[in-house]
Amino acid sequence: MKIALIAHDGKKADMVHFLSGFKDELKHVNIDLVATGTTGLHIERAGFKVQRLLSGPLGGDAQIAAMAAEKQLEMVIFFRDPLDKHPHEPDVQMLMRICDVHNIPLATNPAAASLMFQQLTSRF
Ligand SMILES: O=C(CO)COP(=O)(O)O
Repeated sequence: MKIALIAHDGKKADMVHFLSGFKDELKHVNIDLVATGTTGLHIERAGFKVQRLLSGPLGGDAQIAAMAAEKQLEMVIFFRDPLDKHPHEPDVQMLMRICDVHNIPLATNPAAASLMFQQLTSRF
């Protein structure tokens, strides 16, 4: 099972905080984490093992969308910053669209991500 993690710069601390809150639960589930480049770096520094792809603006969102389209992802956690501009906004929209096309659970804020993680970790 693979989960994709992405956070815009203003939300990277939220992503680390969110994941740290599930650290114990995540030890008991067979989950591989994959992330866009800089998000992955922050996650790695917080002590998690994570596959790092390209940085978002350089194609990382597109790589994650391709994985979603190929049904390699169980869910996508994408903490977007709605108060900032992003040069790769088309890629952001494309990733969310692909998740909807393929019915991949997508959480764009910690409240939704917590509900999805609670459901996930309660299965084990
Ligand atoms: O830009 C992003 C998502 O759109 C995230 O990319 P980074 O994790 O490389 O910062």
